[in-house]
Amino acid sequence: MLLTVGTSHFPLGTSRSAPTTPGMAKVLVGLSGGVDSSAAAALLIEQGHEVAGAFMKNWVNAEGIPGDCPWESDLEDALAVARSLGIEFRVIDLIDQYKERIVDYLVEGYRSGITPNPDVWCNREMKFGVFLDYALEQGFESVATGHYARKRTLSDGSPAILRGADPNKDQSYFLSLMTTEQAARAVFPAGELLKPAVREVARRFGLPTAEKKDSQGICFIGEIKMSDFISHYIPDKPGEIVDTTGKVMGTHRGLHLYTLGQRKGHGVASPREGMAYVVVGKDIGRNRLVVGWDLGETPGLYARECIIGSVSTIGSPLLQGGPRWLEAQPRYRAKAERAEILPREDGRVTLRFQTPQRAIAPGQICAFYEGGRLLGGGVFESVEA
Ligand SMILES: Nc1ncnc2c1ncn2[C@@H]1O[C@H](COP(=O)(O)OP(=O)(O)OP(=O)(O)O)[C@@H](O)[C@H]1O
Repeated sequence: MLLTVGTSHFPLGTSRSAPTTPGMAKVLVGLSGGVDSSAAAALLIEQGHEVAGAFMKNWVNAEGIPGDCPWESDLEDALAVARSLGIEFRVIDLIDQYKERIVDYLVEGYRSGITPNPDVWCNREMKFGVFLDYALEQGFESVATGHYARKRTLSDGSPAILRGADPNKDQSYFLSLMTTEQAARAVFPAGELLKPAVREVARRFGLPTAEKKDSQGICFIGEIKMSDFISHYIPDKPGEIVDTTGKVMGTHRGLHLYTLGQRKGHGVASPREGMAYVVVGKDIGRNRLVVGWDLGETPGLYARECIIGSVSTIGSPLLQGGPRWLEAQPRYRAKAERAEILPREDGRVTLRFQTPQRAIAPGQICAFYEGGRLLGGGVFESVEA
């Protein structure tokens, strides 16, 4: 594999990483400069694994997009953590791969009117894609991250991913497009703990990130507003805002800047308390944004049946011939809802929710669960009421 890898090694006196013994593995930890991955590295060392840390350089805001892009200070923090743990530290330049696999997908997605999810694809394409491939080539057996999810190996040797132990922090949704092979090589030490316990680990090891504030924002891009990021690549294309009867209500800046279900920022005032206009559709042909009341009966806002493509599964196959009931989670902070999944001849699946779901947009990711186990996921392609 052709990879631009700039590696910095820091030989650090007394190394706390132990030699590999049976049951112990050589693990490369993705150190982001945050507390979760710092604690993950510490836990692995404590368990006796041979650990090295790596910071992925995935994005440099060379284009002057407004916003805070703190990658340099994150890199310093990651290095400081590696130093205090006494482990080898590498900086891996994945900027080109990130541009190809994530930025282009994001921009093309918005351009074509879908709602992309870069965070989910980032895990499949970058952290457990390019980064994992690099780790394996370099002789590591697995990649660890600070994700709040739990990994198990079943009696038949296949991997299973469970929701993180901390229900408020669970990040398994973001892992829903991982393949079985990727999951088999993944380790999530922080996901076994509640967040306060993760900070406690960092304190116990005296790590400089122990009190660091949690980061927000698009995977690797940082705290840049999505609309500023997108506007940098896609010019505004104003058009009419209409209600569900076709009455003109205002002007929008470009359909790519609005999301189904969006309540604020479309500029159409709500006439009275409790009656809000929300985005209920995009008429791409006429470049019109459709708004309607935020109510169950408003056409376009709620969907029961969807077609899901790019289906991937972790461990066992999702469908063995016939339909199946499971829980489907249509976005990160949504509740997983009971739904029936049915195979289609074209390889995609039909998903029928028991109760209609609000604001499901094409491009969004659906994660499939059974109990607390992540079965896999897919991409919403089309949605019907
Ligand atoms: N630039 C990076 N280099 C290496 N690993 C990274 C990087 N960014 C993220 N990761 C890995 O992916 C995990 C999840 O990323 P996310 O951005 O969700 O961070 P987080 O949940 O805030 O965790 P942390 O506190 O470790 O930053 C991180 O815990 C880390 O292991």
